[in-house]
Amino acid sequence: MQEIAWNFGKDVLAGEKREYGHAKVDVVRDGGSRVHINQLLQGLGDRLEVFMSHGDKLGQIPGGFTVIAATTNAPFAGIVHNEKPIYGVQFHPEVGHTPKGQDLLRNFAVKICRAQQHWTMQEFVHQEVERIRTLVGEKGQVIGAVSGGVDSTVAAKLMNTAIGGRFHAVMIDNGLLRKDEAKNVLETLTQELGIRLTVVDASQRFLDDLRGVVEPERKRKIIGSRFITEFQKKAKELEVAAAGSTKAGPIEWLLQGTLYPDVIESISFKGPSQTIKTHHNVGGLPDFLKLKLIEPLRLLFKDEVRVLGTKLGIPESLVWRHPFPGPGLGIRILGEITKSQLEIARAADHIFLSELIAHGLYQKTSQAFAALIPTRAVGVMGDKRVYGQMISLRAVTSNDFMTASRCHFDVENRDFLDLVSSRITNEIAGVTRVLYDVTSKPPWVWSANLGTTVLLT
Ligand SMILES: Nc1ncnc2c1ncn2[C@@H]1O[C@H](COP(=O)(O)OP(=O)(O)OP(=O)(O)O)[C@@H](O)[C@H]1O
Repeated sequence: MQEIAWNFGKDVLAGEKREYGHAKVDVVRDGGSRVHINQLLQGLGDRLEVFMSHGDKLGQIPGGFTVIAATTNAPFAGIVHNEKPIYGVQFHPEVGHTPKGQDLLRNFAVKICRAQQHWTMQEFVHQEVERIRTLVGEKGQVIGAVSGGVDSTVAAKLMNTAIGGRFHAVMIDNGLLRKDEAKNVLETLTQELGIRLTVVDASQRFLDDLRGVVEPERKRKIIGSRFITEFQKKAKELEVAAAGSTKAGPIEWLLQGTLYPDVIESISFKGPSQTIKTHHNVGGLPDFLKLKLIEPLRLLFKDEVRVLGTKLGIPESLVWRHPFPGPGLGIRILGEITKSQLEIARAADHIFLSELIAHGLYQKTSQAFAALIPTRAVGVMGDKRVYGQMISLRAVTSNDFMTASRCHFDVENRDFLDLVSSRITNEIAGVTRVLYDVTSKPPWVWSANLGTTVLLT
């Protein structure tokens, strides 16, 4: 809406106060008699629950436009051009916190833009497989980094369906993975999904690089650059091995599980008060490797990737896995990462996740993890006072992975957190306190780095 207003008169003001959170929008129906005016909000009722997240705002309505929605704080929550089908809304119809947002978008796409609704997942699979085969050709080979997470696994399976053994998946065991992660991923991908996967055990090299590092951004950078080094080394080895084959050509392509939100995030917008920043997932790899990119999931959202995964025969447990960021436990340990700290964080994470599964709460949760806080706090063990470290648990729900609310275990399952806390303090030596993070809205949400990993890790 701001972009439209800017084009029609430049009256967009840098906001002094952000408007963030739930709001109720009144639909203004006397906006005019022209047919298209009410089409956007048709059938949505007189009052809409919406999610607002903005700082800048319109100074006044641009000439030739009419207001179609307003709140007490925002008199211009929705506008339409008087002659042309040009609409703008100030709230976010694309997030789960706007319950009728999908209906609004459907009105726009189907009624106003007259889009045909003939897209099916089956057809998508068929087209993508064909597209990959044509791109890669009869001998071309593809390499891809696979974490065992939903995105890279679904992309890998699609690639495997298209070109079989000419796709090489590589997983880097950085020593920061969850309990038994590398072993489980290797088993599922090779035995159940028939994907050619190599696991590189680089855990000691990651730990060596991270020695003495406490600053989280530095940890991320070190982990990222070691990841590139390891992947590059493996890619070279595979390339040399491939060179001897007569059935296959050189490795020229790199598979990436980029999703649509990543694509959105990689575009920069400049508003009056700030630039909404860019962000990209596996930034760096393509440049280093000089390979051409294939991104078969770039038009899909997370929920669609899950449907696709199920269609391709990927087990439910994998399709519904919570996202787990690349730097893994490395960014879940505050302070220096050592073998003993890793053991504590991994054990706490394992207890929390297995109890979520055992209580049927895993699928009701979008992401959950335990973080290790190395501050010493007093606790009681048996009849002794002891000083130990703290574990902080976090669990959130999110449909769209753009907004998140913390899980209210206290209401739904009163004993659950008690149980997890007592297991952690009893079973993990050196931990005396368990905290639950009740923050719903991470303060960095507004920075518009609204992606899966950035928001929720
Ligand atoms: N340990 C790993 N080994 C190999 N590749 C990895 C590893 N960790 C991350 N990657 C690669 O980096 C990409 C981005 O990782 P990120 O942690 O941001 O996960 P994501 O975007 O949620 O994807 P996924 O669901 O596949 O984990 C992954 O899709 C994968 O290609």
